[in-house]
Amino acid sequence: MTQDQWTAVDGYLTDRLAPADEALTAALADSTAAGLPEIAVAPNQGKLLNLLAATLGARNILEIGTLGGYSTIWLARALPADGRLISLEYNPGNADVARANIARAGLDKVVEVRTGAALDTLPQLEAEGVGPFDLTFIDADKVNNPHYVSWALKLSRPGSLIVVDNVVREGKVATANPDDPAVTGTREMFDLVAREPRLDATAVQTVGVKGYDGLLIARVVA
Ligand SMILES: C[S@@+](CC[C@H](N)C(=O)[O-])C[C@H]1O[C@@H](n2cnc3c(N)ncnc32)[C@H](O)[C@@H]1O
Ligand SMILES: [Mg+2]
Repeated sequence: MTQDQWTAVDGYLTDRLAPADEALTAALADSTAAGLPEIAVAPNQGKLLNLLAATLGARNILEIGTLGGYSTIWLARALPADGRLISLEYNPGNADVARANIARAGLDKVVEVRTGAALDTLPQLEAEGVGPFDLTFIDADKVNNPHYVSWALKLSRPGSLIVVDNVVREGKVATANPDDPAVTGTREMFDLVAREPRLDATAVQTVGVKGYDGLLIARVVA
């Protein structure tokens, strides 16, 4: 199995089940043109997020890590007209690119991109009482994954879903490595989820156009 094969199969799947449209294509193109790294979710992963949100009947979505708003668009497309998505982004330049992409996708009425370190903006969300969120997508600085899961749980209700991206890290997650903060943060997140009785979770490995990684899905049960 090679990256070329994973990419070809992702192309096959995406062409049929998650085809790009003008807003999605432009969001990626403008993100790249603005110098953002090409680390958005793959199209078929974006479609998975969209389907999860739609299946939940999500009305209130939280995203941690916006980048150029590509996953934001997939998630927000599952919302009803009076739904709401708040996306938290540290980098003001990324947030500006995302806001433009989201507006072009016609989603600026339901999406708000908040700038700042998520560990600063999450307590503000709690203070404002904007939760509970039906779905939280965590895809920011991996070292803080345990904190983000704790916050997502705090801002959830029974039945909410928490999805954490990039939890396999080319297999590195299986081996403790104090020199890799992303691995350390992700392993601490797994330990937290495993011992948290209010979460019922699984994680799967994935291959595709974005390489070898994986995602965790946790349901809030109480
Ligand atoms: C992997 S990218 C997000 C990709 C996006 N979810 C997508 O799939 O289209 C991670 C983003 O998290 C942001 N980020 C990093 N540290 C952060 C923090 N402490 N608080 C909020 N956002 C952060 C980065 O600036 C970057 O834009
Ligand atoms: Mg990711």
